[in-house]
Amino acid sequence: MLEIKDLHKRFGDTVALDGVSLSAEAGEVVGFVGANGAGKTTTMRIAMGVLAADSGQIVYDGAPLGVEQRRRFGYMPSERGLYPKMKTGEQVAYFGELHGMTKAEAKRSAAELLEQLSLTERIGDFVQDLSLGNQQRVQLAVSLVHDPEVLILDEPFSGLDPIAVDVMGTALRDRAAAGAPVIFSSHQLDLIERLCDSVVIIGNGRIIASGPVDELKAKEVKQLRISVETGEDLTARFSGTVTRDGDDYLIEDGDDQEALRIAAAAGRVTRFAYDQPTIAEIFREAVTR
Ligand SMILES: Nc1ncnc2c1ncn2[C@@H]1O[C@H](COP(=O)(O)OP(=O)(O)OP(=O)(O)O)[C@@H](O)[C@H]1O
Repeated sequence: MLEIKDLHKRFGDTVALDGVSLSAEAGEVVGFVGANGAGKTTTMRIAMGVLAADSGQIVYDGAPLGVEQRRRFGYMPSERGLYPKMKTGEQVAYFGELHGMTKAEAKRSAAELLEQLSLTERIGDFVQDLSLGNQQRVQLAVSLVHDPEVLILDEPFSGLDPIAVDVMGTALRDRAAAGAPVIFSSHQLDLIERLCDSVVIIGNGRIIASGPVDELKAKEVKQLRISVETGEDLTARFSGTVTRDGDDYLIEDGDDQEALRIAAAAGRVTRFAYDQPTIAEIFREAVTR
């Protein structure tokens, strides 16, 4: 388990992080979201030891994270770091060797990953000749080549086409299924919803909401939706705040069982469910609170 504990960081007068804590368990995919400048990159840089915190701790499996363990992490920095004049396959293998793999191991792992990322045909091409999206796939391969124990990725999905998004998403879920904690930041909230077990929302250097996606959604549920086929208008008969939308009645703060009885007595009930908010709605509400 990776735990980021109570990070504080200032840049001159700017308070970038003001007590940021979050964690990812083995096999858990955590989505890290927040507006521009909220503190995501700073948090991830500190977790990777690229930047020092003013205070706070990074704890891995119960002990302060050391340099050797960090070498076994996979990191995709926001400033992508590839060598443009190196060939794709050599590039990925080179990073494997930097992480302590033998030449042969690194070459094999690079070839496997590039195949998984549909880049086998580009293995002998220079990185600078690849499209930006393909360069990003290479960047992911670089962060995965040494079979990392933990993955920390700064906006890995930005600029990818929908196919590449699927490839990247599968690669991340596979790593988590193999037991790695995975943390990634993104502004694409639909992706967070689809891929993540948990979400952490940061605003102005503070965590403003966090938890398993299902729990966050369940906590924010307010509105009951009843669809009923009837000739009558039932609006005035339900308790709570009631909005009618055709056959649908949206009820807040009412008595759901009483509403169900009234609806069933009036006609055929075709739907009776609490509307769950999307992660995008939860995010918007959290940042404007
Ligand atoms: N090297 C730096 N020097 C000065 N200020 C910095 C530096 N790095 C970050 N900041 C400031 O710290 C705050 C947090 O920035 P950070 O890059 O962590 O945000 P972010 O959530 O990653 O944003 P984005 O979504 O735009 O990438 C911002 O106010 C930013 O301007």
